[in-house]
Amino acid sequence: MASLTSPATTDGPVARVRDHHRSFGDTHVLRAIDLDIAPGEFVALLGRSGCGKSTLLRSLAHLDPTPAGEVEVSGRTSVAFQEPRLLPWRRVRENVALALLNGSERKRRFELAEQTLAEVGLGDKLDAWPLQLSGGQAQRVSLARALVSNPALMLLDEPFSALDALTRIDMHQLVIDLWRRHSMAILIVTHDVDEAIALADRVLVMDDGRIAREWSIEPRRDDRAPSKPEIARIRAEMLVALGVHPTTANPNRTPVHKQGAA
Ligand SMILES: Nc1ncnc2c1ncn2[C@@H]1O[C@H](COP(=O)(O)OP(=O)(O)OP(=O)(O)O)[C@@H](O)[C@H]1O
Repeated sequence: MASLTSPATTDGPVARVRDHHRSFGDTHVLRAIDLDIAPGEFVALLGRSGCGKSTLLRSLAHLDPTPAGEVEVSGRTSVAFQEPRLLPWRRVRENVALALLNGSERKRRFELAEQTLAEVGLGDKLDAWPLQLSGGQAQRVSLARALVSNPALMLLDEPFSALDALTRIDMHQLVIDLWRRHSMAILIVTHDVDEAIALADRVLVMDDGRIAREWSIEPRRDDRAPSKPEIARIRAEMLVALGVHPTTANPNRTPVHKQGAA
């Protein structure tokens, strides 16, 4: 059984998962997951298609009505998905403000939405309709909607995999900037080893419904990136854990699903 513990903090973990199982009929998708996420930690969840990543993310987002085991999240969570899922009949400002429907009064909701949209670089798109946005801009709105409620844990389910490579680099920088500014914990689900290494403090590899291995990518916060040989070693280990032979992998990009299919 995987037993993964984040560095101890005085506040305790923002998410605490113990012996978490999930089956769909006879298919066991999650098997005895143990996981702690510390406040402000950036965790990446990597794994082959179908290994249970999104199922675990849904449990953390309280989107699964029947989780088995303990899944505790302290504080607010928010989710952004691969597709921005914006309401096409609402303007950008309103799409973001809707995330606050149960909170503050209308004027305040709109102020917060505008402020957050400015933070993600869309201060000039407040009155745009979703269909007038590029894919990258729509995903920025989705990030703003996830951020506006000031979550303790932001869950990102392959948020950049449909974007072109250059837009994805911009989005990586944006997410790192937002994370530094707001200090929330983030869990990102990705197929991409390099994306996981570029973003996360800690990378978990899932296999067959279990957390099979984890790596710390540190230090991160003060821009002292790990040395190149260290990154190369970690990357090679991750590819092996994912069943991809490192010498067959493109050293610059490794979407796991494509490598697996090769
Ligand atoms: N609501 C559901 N009903 C039945 N089976 C489901 C349901 N949700 C997920 N599954 C199954 O659980 C398994 C894991 O799905 P999940 O979406 O968690 O995988 P994943 O690792 O996120 O995959 P991908 O990377 O392709 O998104 C798959 O076999 C999927 O078909």
